[in-house]
Amino acid sequence: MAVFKPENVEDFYEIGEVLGSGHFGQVRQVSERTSGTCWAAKFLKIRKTAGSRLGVERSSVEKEVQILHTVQHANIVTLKDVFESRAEVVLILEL
Ligand SMILES: Nc1ncnc2c1ncn2[C@@H]1O[C@H](COP(=O)(O)OP(=O)(O)OP(=O)(O)O)[C@@H](O)[C@H]1O
Repeated sequence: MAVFKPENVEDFYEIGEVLGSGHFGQVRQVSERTSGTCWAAKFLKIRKTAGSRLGVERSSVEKEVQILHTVQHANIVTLKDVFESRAEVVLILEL
């Protein structure tokens, strides 16, 4: 199981342009501060209360993370890192 890091993603990555939008948030290009390497960061708003229609269930994010962590295939993006704050989860993905 991948670790959901409690640190602030912006301490490690410089947030850049918007690459696209999904159902639960934006995907932005980010640059790793230590290396300058570019990645895609998927920002997912987490549902706060059961029954709310806003955001995604944390369990669904866990499932996506687990699948990305397990599957290694040329056609599936690599998951590098996962950050978590109170309101959102950020997946750092291969660009
Ligand atoms: N790894 C990536 N590299 C570059 N662009 C990406 C990457 N992942 C997503 N995108 C861009 O962001 C958009 C939204 O992606 P996202 O996965 O959030 O949407 P989705 O496929 O609709 O998923 P969901 O149903 O979970 O919202 C994509 O259509 C694409 O343009």
